[in-house]
Order: sequence, then structure tokens, then C-alpha cells
Amino acid sequence: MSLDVGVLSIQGDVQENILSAKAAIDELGIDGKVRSVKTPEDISQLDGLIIPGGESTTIGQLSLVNGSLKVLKEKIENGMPVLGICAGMIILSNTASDRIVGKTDQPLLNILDIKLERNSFGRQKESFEADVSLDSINIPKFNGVFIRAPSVSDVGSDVEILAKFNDRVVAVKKGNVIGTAFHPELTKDISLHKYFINLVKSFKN
Ligand SMILES: NC(=O)CC[C@H](N)C(=O)O
Repeated sequence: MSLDVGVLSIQGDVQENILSAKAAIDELGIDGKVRSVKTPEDISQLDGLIIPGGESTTIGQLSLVNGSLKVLKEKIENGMPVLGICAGMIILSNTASDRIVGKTDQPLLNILDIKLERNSFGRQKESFEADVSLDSINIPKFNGVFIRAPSVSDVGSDVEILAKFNDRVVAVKKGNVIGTAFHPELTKDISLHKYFINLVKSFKN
């Protein structure tokens, strides 16, 4: 069994995620590859997908236009594990508004019943790092890198809260779907990518 893991490379932080996911696969001793994916054809073959941070309006719009959004939704609803990071978590949500510019009509996947406040902690220059705890998935301390990060203002009853920072929800999970407001690929600790790869492995089995 060989895992086929993709990083959506429509726009955003692709390379660091490929490296972190590869490192996770190696450290776990799992047979698998990680590649950047863009088209509906690429996506349809995957066992797991990372939707990276970037600009959620651009990622959403371009993946709507090239047909990826539809395939993504089908695959995720059929059980493919997905890790949505920052803009990636926004894409997975069903409602997003921007703290600075207000309501945005952007294409979303409507997979996670969460309401997102985009740019919840301010603009690029207000980026920061802070330790967060994801106790329920056995990651008690993780260095969270927050870059124009969203926070989750409403969480549906079927969505598990994985982490909070300053009373704001910054990581969630529902079955095969994980969303983080911070960037796990920008820190040396690959435990979140390892958790995700294990999830991909268990869904493939
Ligand atoms: N680092 C990020 O992914 C930032 C997300 C960006 N603020 C957005 O709303 O799309």
C-alpha cells in the first residue's frame, strides 16, 4: 500500500507543506509520496490532501473556475482526509467574513459547519507565534505560527474543537477533516503533519 498525498497548488504555501508531509511519511516509515496537485484529474487520484494557507478568495475562485472545487467536495465527502491550513480552513467552512473588509462572497466548500472570521488577529504585520495545545489528538504543545489568521466564531455541534488561543477557536476537526488557523508547516515540529498522515493511512486501510 502506497499513500498518494497531495498539496493543492492553486495558490499559496505549497513547498513547506510538501517537505513537512514527506518528513512525516519518512519518520512514520510509511510508503507514500507527496506531490503538488492542481487539476480535478490530479485530485481525483489522491488518498489525502493538504489545502495550504494563502489567499482564500483566490484559491476558492481559481479552483471553482478549473473545476477542482467540485471534485474536492465529492472526495472529502466520500472520506478523503484533508488538512486545511489558514486559507485552507476558510475554504472548508460554510461562512466567512472579513474582520477588516466585512462580508466576502467567496467560493467555499461547505464541508465544516463553522463560521470563520478572516484576518481575525489583524494584518500581515500583526503576525505572531504562540504555543497552542491540541490535547485531544495528543499534541499537548505546538508552536502556532499565525499569519493573517482566521478564528472560528461559531462551531456546529458535530465539529470538535482541537485548540483555542486567547479564547478563540484556532483548530477544529470533524471526522476526516482538520482545520488549523496557524501554519504547522512553518515550524520544525512535524507532529501535526504526522497526525494527518496517520489519518490518511487509516482511511486508506
Ligand atoms: N496565511 C493565510 O492563509 C492567510 C489567510 C488570509 N487572511 C485569507 O483570508 O485568505
